[in-house]
Amino acid sequence: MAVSSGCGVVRGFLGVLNQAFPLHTARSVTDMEAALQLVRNVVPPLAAWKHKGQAGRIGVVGGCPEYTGAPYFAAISALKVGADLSHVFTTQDAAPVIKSYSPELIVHPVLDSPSAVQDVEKWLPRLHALVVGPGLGRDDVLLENVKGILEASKTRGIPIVIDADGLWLVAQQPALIQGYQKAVLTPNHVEFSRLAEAVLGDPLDGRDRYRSVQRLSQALGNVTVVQKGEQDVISDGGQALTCSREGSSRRCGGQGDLLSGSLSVLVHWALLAGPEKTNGSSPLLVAAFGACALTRQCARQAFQKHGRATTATDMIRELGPAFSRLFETSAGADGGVAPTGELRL
Ligand SMILES: NC(=O)C1=CN([C@@H]2O[C@H](COP(=O)(O)OP(=O)(O)OC[C@H]3O[C@@H](n4cnc5c(N)ncnc54)[C@H](OP(=O)(O)O)[C@@H]3O)[C@@H](O)[C@H]2O)[C@@H](O)CC1
Ligand SMILES: Nc1ncnc2c1ncn2[C@@H]1O[C@H](COP(=O)(O)OP(=O)(O)OP(=O)(O)O)[C@@H](O)[C@H]1O
Ligand SMILES: [Mg+2]
Repeated sequence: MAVSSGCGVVRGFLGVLNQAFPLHTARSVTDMEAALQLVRNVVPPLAAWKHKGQAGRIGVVGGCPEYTGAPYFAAISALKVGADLSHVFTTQDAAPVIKSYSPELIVHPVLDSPSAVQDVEKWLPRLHALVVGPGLGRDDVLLENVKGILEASKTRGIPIVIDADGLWLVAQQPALIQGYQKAVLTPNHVEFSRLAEAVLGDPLDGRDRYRSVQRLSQALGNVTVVQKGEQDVISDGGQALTCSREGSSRRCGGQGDLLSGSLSVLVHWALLAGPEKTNGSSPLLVAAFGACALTRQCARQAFQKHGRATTATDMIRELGPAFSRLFETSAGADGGVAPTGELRL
């Protein structure tokens, strides 16, 4: 099968991609649909017999007095994608602010406490995935606490999406996530360059983004890397793919936070579903593809309504409709979600 773009390179999904491919290759509707179908395969059915929490309990570690929006965007996005409960572990000062944005979030003012690691650790057995970094800032005390939280989460095998200042921490100490294959890194352009310099010793090679992302993933022991940009490039060191679904040209802050929060839920679902549902491809790769497609679809829909005035909040409002449009087909009478195979752009 030819390598495709449009919404992704899917050759990897079909189990035959073991090398990098150039961007800007021919579009293939079939491949795009195949990629979306793999994401649909891991979405759990809504069913009356399920109890609260089964669709996902997510934790966001981040936020500080300067940045209260970022952890909110990530945590609320997790809920809007379908998680049942969303926790935010943040600083004492930031907690009431974040709480005031939404009654849906469970906010713990613990991150700058001397007992931060133990305070978060108590919750870890109940969490299915973590997002580490949105709005965290670069205070040394906070970063030291986050380091302890990362170690404790790895010990428990909890999937971790690392974004924003969490990536700053990883660039300082790559050993923190080295070889942890339940980690997904979601760097933007600047964050990727910083990581590439720290880990590979050379800056971003803009000419071959596939190769750069693949090399970074390999050097970190095959953690999944999502390099965000005009096209999102995703690799687990073996397979590499791109998501270039139409988004918007609006570059307001917070879109990466929406992506990381959404991704945490999809990662949980994909790992639960396992590789038989993802056609042998890495569940994390499929989850990452789904989160990129979803974020871009939200951007597109929000921009159609609000144009230049579009903000992250407008995109979050689109999460439900965008998710349905991409991944959800009719819920069957048995409560299952039956794929239609219909391509909807
Ligand atoms: N509402 C909130 O609370 C939000 C809070 N947020 C939180 O803010 C914290 C810092 O995050 P960050 O992303 O601003 O990080 P950082 O690495 O300091 O880069 C800043 C500089 O990099 C550049 N630059 C950026 N992109 C580029 C590109 N594609 N290509 C080229 N250059 C690019 C650009 O440079 P400039 O254009 O100004 O020269 C920019 O000034 C973090 O905790 C995050 O979660 C956000 O989530 C948003 C919503
Ligand atoms: N030039 C672009 N064209 C279209 N979509 C883009 C472009 N750049 C980024 N995106 C999309 O925007 C989303 C967020 O990426 P971005 O690079 O803005 O993250 P970020 O800088 O971490 O955001 P945040 O402001 O939340 O920190 C991704 O889904 C990505 O696909
Ligand atoms: Mg960001």
